[in-house]
Amino acid sequence: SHSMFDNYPLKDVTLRNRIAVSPMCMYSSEDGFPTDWHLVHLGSRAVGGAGLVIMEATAVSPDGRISPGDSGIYTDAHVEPFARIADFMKQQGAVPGIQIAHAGRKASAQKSWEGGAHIGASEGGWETIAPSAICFGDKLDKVPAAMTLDDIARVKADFVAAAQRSLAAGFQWLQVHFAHGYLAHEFYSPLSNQRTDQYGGSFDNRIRFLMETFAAVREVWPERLPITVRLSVTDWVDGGVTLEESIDLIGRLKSAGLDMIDVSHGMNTPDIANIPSEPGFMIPYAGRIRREVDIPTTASWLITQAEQAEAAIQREQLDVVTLAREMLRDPYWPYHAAEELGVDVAQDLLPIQYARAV
Ligand SMILES: CCCCN1C=C(C(N)=O)CCC1
Repeated sequence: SHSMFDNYPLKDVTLRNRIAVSPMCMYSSEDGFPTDWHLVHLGSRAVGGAGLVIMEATAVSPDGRISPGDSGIYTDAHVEPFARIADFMKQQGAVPGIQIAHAGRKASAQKSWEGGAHIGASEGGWETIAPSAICFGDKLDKVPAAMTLDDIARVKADFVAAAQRSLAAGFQWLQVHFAHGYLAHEFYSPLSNQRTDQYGGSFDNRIRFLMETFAAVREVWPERLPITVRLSVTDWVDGGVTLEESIDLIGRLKSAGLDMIDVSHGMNTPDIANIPSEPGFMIPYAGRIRREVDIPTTASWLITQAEQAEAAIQREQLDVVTLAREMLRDPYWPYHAAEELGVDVAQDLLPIQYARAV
């Protein structure tokens, strides 16, 4: 079996180790444009030694942003500022990734530290769209407009254009956001999708938007570069998406060209009573999916310790460990983990400017 510090080849890309920095919203963009904040935030985690660093949820259209501060790549003018960041990450030896997203009914909200509630036009908010006119609930109580077939066609085209711009910006790893109660998950989940046309009702109808969007993006993303999907594999409640359905969906995505699945969960209902809280609680689910679908697999969620991460790789539950909040606490986590595990690569993970000096 492998160690977390072995290389990881996927298509024509090789990660220097099996440690990924999760896309994490920074709510620090202006009209979608990345700023110096993103160069330093993402650049420092590339300097810190992660094999893969993924840019946060980047909206495929202005109305697809969660907040007015969200990242977006919905005009050609966005390409150059992203290219500067992707290029720096590459220079530091990390593979630059990007997550493309549409927030659906969760859009038009405050930044997380402002409370995350829906905002009206007077606060810079906008009209939201979703599969059905059903609000998420709690502080996201704005009822979205049910999407027409034209809306669906437009959003799919926006995902395609976002993938093309991501490629133009020099990203080498694409993650399509199908999780966390955002638009694609809203189509997949009966909790949010009560359409009576070919995009709602049966499992095949509920996954139609996901399959069509994935196929369209796959068509423009180079065959030789990894394309991945982050999926909420369960809603944790009766009437929501189930792990069994998700295993079926992931198999179909694999047949459609998916290179890796990022196994996540939840966030399509305010009901969080059934969500586990032990360290690494998604790893066993990911391990089952990896085995049953036979697909490269990553997952996040309360992975913080070197031994914990190494065990998930050695047990073949994960091919890559994705760390989120832990990487906010420690951009040098890969270096510290190598030191802790006594794997003789810590020095190699440091930039030349620091190596041997620390
Ligand atoms: C603790 C899980 C963080 C959930 N969030 C996920 C987001 C996402 N874009 O997937 C943005 C808001 C926070």
